[in-house]
Amino acid sequence: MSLMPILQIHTEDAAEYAIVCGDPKRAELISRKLDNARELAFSREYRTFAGEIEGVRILVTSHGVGSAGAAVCFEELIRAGVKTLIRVGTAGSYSADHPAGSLIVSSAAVRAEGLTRSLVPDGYPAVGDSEVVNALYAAALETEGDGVVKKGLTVSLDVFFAGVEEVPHRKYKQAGVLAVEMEIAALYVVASLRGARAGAIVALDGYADSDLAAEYDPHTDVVAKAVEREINAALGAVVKLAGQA
Ligand SMILES: O=P(O)(O)O[C@H]1O[C@H](CO)[C@@H](O)[C@H]1O
Ligand SMILES: O=c1cc[nH]c(=O)[nH]1
Repeated sequence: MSLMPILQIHTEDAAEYAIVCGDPKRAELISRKLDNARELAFSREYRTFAGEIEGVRILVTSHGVGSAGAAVCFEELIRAGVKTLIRVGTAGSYSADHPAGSLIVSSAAVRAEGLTRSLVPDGYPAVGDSEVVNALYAAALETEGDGVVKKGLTVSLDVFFAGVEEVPHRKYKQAGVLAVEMEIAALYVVASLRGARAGAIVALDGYADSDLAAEYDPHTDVVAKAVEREINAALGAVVKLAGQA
């Protein structure tokens, strides 16, 4: 048995499947849907629960905001024995066709953050595992809710509130990217490097632009409902994937 130094979880408590999310409160929300849920650790921003969904053992861990800290979480989960990781996040929309409350399953992420440049060369893709992405998309379509469900490209940035440099939202929007968040590229690269598989689904919380400070409110009823829906989709995907194994 060994202890992961940052997450503070033991390998003997690991499971093949993990759901990851930024917010420790969301991790707790997800854990309430599990059977036999128990908290394993709350270390820094990383809160981990273990439980079961339809008999499949699963971990739920929060990874905080930003790629560098999130990558620590993904690495330690994989070292502990996790083989499949699903991120359940929030993101800003780049399209009027996908308003707040919609769900986007990320097939691949643009690596517009800094962390993965320290891990792999330029040109290395941040791509989701096709089985995980397809299971997530199918499970999301089976959930009930008002928003649109789409599958496509997302972009991961390090910047949230703009400084003096322009945040490149416009060019990613023009290039057909559906949504912007901060950690999927790190998840997909770390999973690929370490031989794990990963997928991600995000609930849109509004339109992204260069000055998020003016508009950003992820605490609306519409977003809460979409988060509830994506949690159900992620749990449904875990059950589907475990059934295929
Ligand atoms: O809702 P989460 O999972 O944290 O995801 C998004 O929200 C945070 C920004 O508020 C960033 O972590 C971004 O990726
Ligand atoms: O990174 C993020 C997360 C949520 N909403 C955004 O606009 N950006």
